[in-house]
Amino acid sequence: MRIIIIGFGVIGRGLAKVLYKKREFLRKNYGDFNVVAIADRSGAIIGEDIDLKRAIEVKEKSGKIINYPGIEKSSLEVIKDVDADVVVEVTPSNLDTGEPARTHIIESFKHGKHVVTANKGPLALYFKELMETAKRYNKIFKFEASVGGAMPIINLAKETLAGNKIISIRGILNGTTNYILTKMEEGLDFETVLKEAKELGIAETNPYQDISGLDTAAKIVILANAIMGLNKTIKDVKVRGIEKITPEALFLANKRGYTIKLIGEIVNGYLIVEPKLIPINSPLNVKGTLNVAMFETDLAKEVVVVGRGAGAEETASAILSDLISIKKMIENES
Ligand SMILES: NC(=O)C1=CN([C@@H]2O[C@H](COP(=O)(O)OP(=O)(O)OC[C@H]3O[C@@H](n4cnc5c(N)ncnc54)[C@H](OP(=O)(O)O)[C@@H]3O)[C@@H](O)[C@H]2O)C=CC1
Ligand SMILES: N[C@@H](CC=O)C(=O)O
Ligand code: NA
Repeated sequence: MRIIIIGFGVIGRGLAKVLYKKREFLRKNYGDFNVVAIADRSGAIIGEDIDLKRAIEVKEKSGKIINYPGIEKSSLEVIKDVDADVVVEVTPSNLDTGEPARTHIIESFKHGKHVVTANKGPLALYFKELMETAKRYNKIFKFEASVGGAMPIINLAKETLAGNKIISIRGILNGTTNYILTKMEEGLDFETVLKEAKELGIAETNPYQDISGLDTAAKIVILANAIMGLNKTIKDVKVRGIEKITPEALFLANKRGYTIKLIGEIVNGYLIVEPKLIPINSPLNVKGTLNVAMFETDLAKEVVVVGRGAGAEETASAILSDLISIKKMIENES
C-alpha cells in the first residue's frame, strides 16, 4: 500500500513511528505499507524509500520536513502528482472552515486516492458532501481516529453493532479535558495541567477547542451523522465547556459521591455537550486521557466502550486499523 501523509505533527509522526516500528509485523501479516510522501507547511519529501526514522528526527529537530531534504511542493500538489493508494490527512482540525483538510480530502478522491483522517473539522462541517464525493469517485473514506482516538467506536457501531438501532450515545469524548479534570480532582491547578496536556501531545493545535467543548461537539456530530443516520453540523450542538470548573467544585462533588465530567450526548436527535455531575461508581467515571461511550441500542441493549481518546501511538492505532481495512478491501477487489 502506497501512503501519503499530509501533516507531520504529533499524529503524522506518531503514524510514521508505528509504521516504522511494526514494519516486520505488518509485512508478515498484511503486506507492505510504504510511505511515498510526507508534507507539512514547509514542503514535502517524496520517494520510494523514505527513511521514516530520519524524517521524524529531522522534523523533531528542525520543525520542517523540507530539511530532510525535501522540496518546495504544496500538499495539494503532492496529492495531485504523487502515485499513491491512500492519503492520511492529519492537519489541524479547523472547526470554522474545515480547511485545509476539506480540500485535501476532496482532491484526494478526485485524484484516485482513498482517505483516512483523524481530522474532525471537515467531518463536523461537511459530512454529507464528503461522503457523496467519496461515493462519486468510488473511493473509501475512513475516520475511526476522529472520535475517541484508539477507542473503537465508529467501526464498532458500523460492524459489530450493525443491524442495531442506536437510540442514544453519551460519553466522554475528549481526552484533554478528562485529563485536566482528573488532575484537578487530585488538587492540581488548571493552567499547570493544561501545560502538561500540551506536552503530552493530546491537546488540539488550538487547545481552546478542547476546553470549550467544541472538540467534543465535533465528535458527536460525526457520530450522529456516521452511525445514527442524522444530518447535523457543529452549529446544531448546544455546547458548554469546562472553563468554569474549579478544584473546589470537584472537591464538593466528591464529598457528595460525585465527580464532574465533560459529557457529550446524542438523544432524541438533540446534541449536547456540557459538564455533568456523574456518580463516582458510574461506568462514565474514567480517568486521565481515557474516553468512554455508552450506547443504548434496541437489540444489544446497553454497550459501553472505553479507550484512550488521544495520544500519538493511540491515535496511530486507529489510523492503522483503517489503513489495514482499506488494504484488505482493495486487495479483495483486485
Ligand atoms: N493529538 C491527538 O491526540 C489527536 C489528534 N487528532 C486530530 O489529528 C489532527 C492532527 O493533530 P496533531 O498531529 O496533534 O496536530 P499538530 O498541530 O501536532 O500537527 C499538525 C500538522 O499539520 C501540518 N499542517 C498544517 N497545515 C498544513 C497544510 N496546509 N499542509 C500540510 N501540512 C499542514 C502542520 O505543519 P507544520 O508542522 O509545518 O506546522 C503539522 O505538521 C488534528 O485534526 C487533530 O484534531 C485526532 C485524534 C487525537
Ligand atoms: N484533543 C483531542 C484529541 C483527540 O481527538 C482530545 O483531547 O481528545
Ligand atoms: Na476511535
